[in-house]
Amino acid sequence: MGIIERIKEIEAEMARTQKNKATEYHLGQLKAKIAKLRTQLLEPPKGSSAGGDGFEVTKFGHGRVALIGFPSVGKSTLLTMLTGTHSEAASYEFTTLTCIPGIIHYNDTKIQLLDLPGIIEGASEGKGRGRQVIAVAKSSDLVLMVLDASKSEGHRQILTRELESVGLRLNKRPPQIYFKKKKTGGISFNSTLPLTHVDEKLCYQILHEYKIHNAEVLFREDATVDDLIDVIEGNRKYTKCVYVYNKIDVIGIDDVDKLARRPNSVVISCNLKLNLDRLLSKMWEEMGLVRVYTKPQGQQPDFSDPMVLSADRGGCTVEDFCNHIHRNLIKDVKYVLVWGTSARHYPQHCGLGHVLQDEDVVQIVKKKEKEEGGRGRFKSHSTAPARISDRQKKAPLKT
Ligand SMILES: Nc1nc2c(ncn2[C@@H]2O[C@H](COP(=O)(O)OP(=O)(O)OP(=O)(O)O)[C@@H](O)[C@H]2O)c(=O)[nH]1
Ligand SMILES: [K+]
Ligand SMILES: [Mg+2]
Repeated sequence: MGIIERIKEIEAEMARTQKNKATEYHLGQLKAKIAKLRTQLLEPPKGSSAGGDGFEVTKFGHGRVALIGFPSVGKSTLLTMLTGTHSEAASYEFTTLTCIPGIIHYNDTKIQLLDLPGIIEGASEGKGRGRQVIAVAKSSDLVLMVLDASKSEGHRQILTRELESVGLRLNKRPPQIYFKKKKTGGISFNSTLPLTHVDEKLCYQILHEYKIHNAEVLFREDATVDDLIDVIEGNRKYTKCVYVYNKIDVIGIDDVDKLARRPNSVVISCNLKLNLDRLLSKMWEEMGLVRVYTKPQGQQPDFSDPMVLSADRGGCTVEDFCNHIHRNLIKDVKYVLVWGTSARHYPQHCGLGHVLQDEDVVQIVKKKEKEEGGRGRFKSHSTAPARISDRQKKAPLKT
């Protein structure tokens, strides 16, 4: 029997099983069995080289955004509108057959946008090009789930389920469960609060299913069996997702209004070029990119050329910033001067652990190097920098 059939069989058994206190251990075990099979399903078949079908696109820019959706919802039309790269669009389904990259230039950063073939129910089990598409979604910093505003709301749930079943978690944070395998000592099970979904016995049973007999488990929230399985599997990808309802030109204003009020949703019309700027700003917000401008001593920063950091990709501390400039820089850094929203006063003397925020300005002060003019005797500059946030404008950059 193939893996997919075995998953189907276990799912059927779960559906037959009544949910109550007596069956909860058994159901938990079945969930773990399915999770294990799904993980097997993700491993590439032996002897096959990965890809080779036009899906591997080199990462480019400061972040990657994937367009995921059913066929003919307008993914390619949207890519063409936002990036200027032409991607064939037509009224028939499966017009797009590979991954097509474009670049969005936004706030002096470059964001890679990927157009992808439409996916359908069963994609995670290999229907259509589902598995390749989902692999691209997993490699992205943000998923734009494109939906046809005139079609059934069920599509959103079907797609979410497909992505979930291959370990992609949309708009969720990792469960607060500490889990560490050990060599000896048995299983230690603890929690920092009363648990209502999982008890010691259930936890043991799940671990047993994974043949784990020595481990430390600490629940820091009232997590579920599914959360525990996610933590044990350890291969889950937590990604932000914006729901993009396209084609609002074909529905009534009341329906548009309802969709627009949903969480993490943006309503657009590619045909009428409606709300695309809102989509871009939402995308920017969700990506959480942090632009940092380097200020050489005695000069104004170049506000058109930021260093782009991100909490998801490498972090936003002063140390991350220095490492971005040069691997060996860090050992020469004495401290940095920071202007911008992360600073309490201008300039603030900060250490390597200081967390930078978008549009901060940083000057590196190296060891054995004196600040220009010395501390407390900053030269003032009368020329205001070209682009700077309002708060920064109030305090012209000195030093
Ligand atoms: N009414 C309306 N039609 C649109 C809009 N955006 C795209 N379309 C149409 O929807 C159809 C499908 O558009 P595509 O961009 O090919 O859709 P897709 O999601 O890339 O489709 P596949 O590649 O086949 O998965 C085309 O006929 C587009 O002209 C819109 O905002 N309003
Ligand atoms: K199409
Ligand atoms: Mg397309």
